[in-house]
Amino acid sequence: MAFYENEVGIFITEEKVQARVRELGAEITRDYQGKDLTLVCVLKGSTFFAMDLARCIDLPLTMEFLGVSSYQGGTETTGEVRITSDVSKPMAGKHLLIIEDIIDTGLTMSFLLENLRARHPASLKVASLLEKPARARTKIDIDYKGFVIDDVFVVGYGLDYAEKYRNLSFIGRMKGK
Ligand SMILES: O=P(O)(O)OC[C@H]1O[C@H](OP(=O)(O)OP(=O)(O)O)[C@H](O)[C@@H]1O
Ligand code: HPA
Repeated sequence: MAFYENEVGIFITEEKVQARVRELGAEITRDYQGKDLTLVCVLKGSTFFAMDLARCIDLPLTMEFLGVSSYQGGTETTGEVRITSDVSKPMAGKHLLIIEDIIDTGLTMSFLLENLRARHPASLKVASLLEKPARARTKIDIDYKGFVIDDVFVVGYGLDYAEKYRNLSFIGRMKGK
């Protein structure tokens, strides 16, 4: 029996995730032809998605990492988005694509959009593997969206519960949450 099976059930299979990532990569490749693309990967949750997506984009891109945190181990946002580490280069004049694992309440993405817009990029777009519209507290336009999901707490493929389960290769659902 695998270590997670008492607490986590499969919600979106690894095969479905990978197929959707490939489709998004092809779309991004078409849209950014001739442009200098910078992926802004949001730590920690988006890392697995960002690594796979980057390999499906057939362009000479740059990767930056920006750490933010607001859930503090539970299933409810604290409502306070904190930067835990900043990008390493100036973002002015760059074509930025923010890479997220999930847009839930939207508070993190709203904070990120405001923060990065203030640095005067050439363009600013959003890619998110998951969207949970039932819990949205603010409207976010997602340019590249993997899956729309119901109001369940998901883990795996980068997503955590109390820092656990990020290393599952599928999207799981916490039993009883
Ligand atoms: O739309 P929201 O309600 O703001 O939720 C989405 C954010 O929550 C998670 O991050 P978290 O704060 O748990 O940090 P982590 O990525 O390090 O797990 C997730 O990775 C998103 O960044
Ligand atoms: O459903 C979720 N799972 C894990 N982390 C999250 N952060 C916001 N929503 C979620």
